[in-house]
Amino acid sequence: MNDQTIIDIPTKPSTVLDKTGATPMIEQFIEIKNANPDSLLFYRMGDFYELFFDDAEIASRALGITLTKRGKHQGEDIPMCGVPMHAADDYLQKLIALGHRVAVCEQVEDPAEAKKRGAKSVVRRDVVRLVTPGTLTEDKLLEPSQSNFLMALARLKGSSDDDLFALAWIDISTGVFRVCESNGDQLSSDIFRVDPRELIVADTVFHDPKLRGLMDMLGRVAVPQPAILFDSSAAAGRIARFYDVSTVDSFGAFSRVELAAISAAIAYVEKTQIGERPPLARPEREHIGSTMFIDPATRANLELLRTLSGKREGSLFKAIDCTVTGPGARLLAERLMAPLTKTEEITQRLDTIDFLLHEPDLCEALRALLKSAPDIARALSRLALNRGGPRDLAALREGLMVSTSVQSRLDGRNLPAELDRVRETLSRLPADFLSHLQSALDEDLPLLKRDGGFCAKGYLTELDEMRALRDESRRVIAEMERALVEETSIRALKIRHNNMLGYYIEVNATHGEALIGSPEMKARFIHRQTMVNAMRFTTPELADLESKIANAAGRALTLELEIFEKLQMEAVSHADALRSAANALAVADVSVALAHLAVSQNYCRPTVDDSMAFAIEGGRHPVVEQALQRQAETPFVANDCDLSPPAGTTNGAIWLLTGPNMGGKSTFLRQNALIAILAQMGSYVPARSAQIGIVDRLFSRVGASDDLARGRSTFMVEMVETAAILNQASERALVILDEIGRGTSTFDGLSIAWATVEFLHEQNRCRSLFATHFHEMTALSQKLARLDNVTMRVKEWNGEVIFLHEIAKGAADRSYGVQVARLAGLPDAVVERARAVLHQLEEGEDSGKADKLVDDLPLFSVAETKRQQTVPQADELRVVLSSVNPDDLSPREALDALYRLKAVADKKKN
Ligand SMILES: Nc1ncnc2c1ncn2[C@@H]1O[C@H](COP(=O)(O)OP(=O)(O)OP(=O)(O)O)[C@@H](O)[C@H]1O
Repeated sequence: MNDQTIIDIPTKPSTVLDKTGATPMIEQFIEIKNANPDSLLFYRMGDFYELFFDDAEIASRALGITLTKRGKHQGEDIPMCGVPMHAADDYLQKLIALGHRVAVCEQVEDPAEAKKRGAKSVVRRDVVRLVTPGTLTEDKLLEPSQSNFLMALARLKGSSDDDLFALAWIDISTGVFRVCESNGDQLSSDIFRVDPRELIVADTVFHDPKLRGLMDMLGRVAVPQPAILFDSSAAAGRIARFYDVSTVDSFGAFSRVELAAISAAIAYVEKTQIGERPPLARPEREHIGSTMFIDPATRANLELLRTLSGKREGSLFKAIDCTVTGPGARLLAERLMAPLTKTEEITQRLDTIDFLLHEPDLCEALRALLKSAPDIARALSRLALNRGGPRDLAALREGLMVSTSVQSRLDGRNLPAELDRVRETLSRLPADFLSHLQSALDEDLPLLKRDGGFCAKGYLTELDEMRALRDESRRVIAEMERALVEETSIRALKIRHNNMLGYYIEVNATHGEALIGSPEMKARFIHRQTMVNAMRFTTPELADLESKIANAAGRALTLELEIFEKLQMEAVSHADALRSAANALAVADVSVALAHLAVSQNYCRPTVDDSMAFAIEGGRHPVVEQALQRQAETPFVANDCDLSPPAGTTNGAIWLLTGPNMGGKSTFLRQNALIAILAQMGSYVPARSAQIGIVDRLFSRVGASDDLARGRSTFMVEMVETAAILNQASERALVILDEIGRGTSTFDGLSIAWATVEFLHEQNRCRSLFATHFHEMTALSQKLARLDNVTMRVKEWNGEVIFLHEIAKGAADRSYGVQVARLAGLPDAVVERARAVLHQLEEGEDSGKADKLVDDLPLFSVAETKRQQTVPQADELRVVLSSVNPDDLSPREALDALYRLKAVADKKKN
C-alpha cells in the first residue's frame, strides 16, 4: 500500500536456536533472538550492528553485503554480516521497504560495569526498539509528503454475521491519532482510505476465513498480533495509563470496540518503542459516513495517490499537488483520500480558496513564507522519542517563526472561517519557548547532539567560559600572564607549561625571591620548583585555570547536553500547541496550493449541494490534460456531463456511452469521477462550471486487472467488482462502469451488460456512466426513461479515423477497432484479413454467417495471396534500385531513375 516495491524475499521461518555449548556472547545473542523471533536482530558490537545465523543470511542477501563467519556454534560456523552504525538508517530503510522488521539491540551498561563481574563477562545488551513499517520516525526512513500510519483493527463479535469493527490509526512521526467504527461493508474502504503502512490485527481475526479476502488484499501490511493486545476489558486502563490520566471519560464517549482498537494501537507503540513515549495526540473520532465511501478497487483504478503500477507520477495527487511543505502534501493526500459528504465543511474549504484567489498578494506572500516552514510535528516526535538532534530543535524554532509571520500576515483581515481558525491557532503559540530557542540555539547546527557545538554564544556564561577555555586557552593564559606582569612589575615573568608541572609561572631567581618576600606574597605565589637560574610558581587562579582548561571541553559538552535536554522537555511540554501550529500551517499550505492550482490550471469553483444534480460543463481530466500540456500536443477537449435527474424525476440519469476505440471514453468516465472527488475534497475543479449534489459512494469498474495470485481471472475480478457495486450503490452514489462484460463471449457479455444497466436504472437508481462497445445496448434508451445515449465523435477522412474526443448525444455506429489496430502496427496481413471478416460479419446478422466465413475466406489463403503479390514486387524494386549507381548519374538521369522506381512502387500498390 505504498510506493516502495515490496519484493518477496524468502524468509525462513525463524528456528528457535539452542544455546547449549554457546560462548557467553553467543548465548546472550540467542536469548535475545529467541525473544524476538519475527525480527532481524541488529546486535550492537562496537561501531557495528552485527547479524548472526539465519538473520545474517537473510540480511546479506537483502542488502547485498558480504556474508562472513564468526566462530562456531555446536560445531558449525556461525554466519555473520554487519552494518556500520553511521549507515544503519540506510540499511534499515532497505530492510523495512522489503517488508522486514528489525529489533535494534544496544549495550545497556558501561563495559567497566561488566568487567567488575569478571574479566570474561559480556556487556549487558537489550532490545531498545523494534523497527517496523508503521512505527518509523527517522527522516531518512520517511517520505516527507507521505503519512506513515500504523493501524489497529479491533472486532466485536456480533450475535449474527454483523460484526462490529473499529479502526484506530496513529502516525507516531507526527502524533496524529484517529479512530472510527466500521462494519463489514465499509471495512475495506475505511482501511484503504487511510492507506496504512502496517495494520495490526488479533491473530484470531487475521485467520478468520470471513476476512481472508481483506487480509490477502492487505498482504504484508497486515500483521497478526496476540489477541490479548485487543482485549477490550483492559483497554480503558491502558489508555489512561499512557496519557497519565485517571480516567478516559474526558476523551469523549468511545464505544467498547473503539477503545479496544485505541488500546491495541497504544500497546503496539509501547511494544515497539520500548520505554520511549511518542507524544501522541488524544484519539480523535471520525464518524461513519462523514466521508465519501470509495472501495479499494475504485481507489486503485482511479489512481488517486498512485498509478496502478505503484508510481506517484501520473496519479491525481501528483497532478494537483502544489503544496510547498511535507505536512501540506500529507494533508492534501489525506483530503484527497477522504472527500467529505457534508456541504458546510466543503463550502468552508471552497470559501478559503475563493478568498485567496481574490488576494493574490497575500497568497504569494504566504506561499513564500511556507516554503521555509519545516516539519514541526516530525521534529517534535523525534525529540520526544529521544531520537532528536539539534536540527530538530531548530526546526521548531523556524516553525514557530514562520507561524508568527503567517499569523501577522493574516491579522487584521476579514478571513473565511478556515483561515480564521488558522490565525487563531497561530496566535496561541508559546512565545517564551520561541525566544528560549532563539537565544539558546546557534545558527548553523550539527546533525548530532553528541559532539555539542549547537548552543549560541551569550546564552550561558559558564558555557561561554568553558568554550573560551577549551578553544582559547592560549589567549586566556597570555591574558593572565599580562595581568601578572602588570601586578608584579616583573617584565620577564612567563607562564609556561610542561607535562610534570602543568602550567606554572617562571621568573629568574632574583625576582623569584622577591615574589615570596612577604607572607601575603607567599600565600599568593606558591613555590613549585627552583632551577639554576629560575624559580617556578603557581597561583590559586592559575591552578584553578589549569584544571578548568583540562575539564573545559568535557564540561562544555555536559552543559550543552543539559541545555538540549531542557529544551527537549520544554518542547514536549508544548506538544499540543506545536502540533496545532503544524496543522494550521499545513491547512494554510493546502489552501494556498489549491488556490495556486485553480489559477494555474484554470479550475472553477464547483457548487456542491444536497441535490441529486451532476451537471458538469466543459469538464477536463486533470491528469490527461496536464500530460497533453507537457507534450505540447493538441489541447484537451473539454466535455459536458449531465446526470442530473431528468425533468419530472427525482433520481439521477444514466449515460450510455458508445464510441470508437481510442475515442476518449475511459478518459471521460474517469474525469467525471475525479471531478466529484475534487469538488467534495473542497477543491476547485477542471471544468467551466460544475454542480454536484453530494455523492456518498463512488464506484468505478474501469480497466482490466486480474488477480491471479488470488485465483481470480480477469473476468472473475470484473464480475466480483460489478456485484459489489450493484449490491452497494445507493441512490446518492456515482457509478462508473467501463466495458462491463468484455472478458467473455459476445452474447454472454452483452447479456450481462444489458442486465446490469437495467438493474442500475431500476434498483440502484443512481447517477451512472456506462461505456460499452455493445452498440445493441443503445436500444435500451427506448425503454429506460432516465437513460441517454451519448457517443464520442470521430471523423473519417481519406479512410483514416480522426478522434475528436468530443461527446455528443446519440449512439455510435461502429467501433473503428480495425483502424485502431492498424494504427497500433498490427501486421498488414492481419489488418486486411480483419477488414474482410468485419465486412462479412456486417453483411448479414444471421449466425450461420460465421461458419460460411470460415469456408469463404480461409485466413492462410489470404495471407498467401498477399505474400505472393507483394514479395516479387519488392524484389523488382530491389532489382531496379541495384542497377542505379548514384555517383554516375547526371541530375536528369537521377530524376528519371526516381520516376522508374516510383512506377514500380505504384504497380505494387495497385
Ligand atoms: N477529451 C480529450 N481531449 C484530448 N485527448 C483525449 C481526450 N480524451 C482522450 N484523449 C486521448 O485519447 C486517448 C484514448 O483515450 P481513452 O483511453 O479514454 O479512449 P477509449 O475510448 O476509452 O478507448 P478504448 O475503447 O480503446 O479503451 C487518451 O490517451 C488521451 O490521450
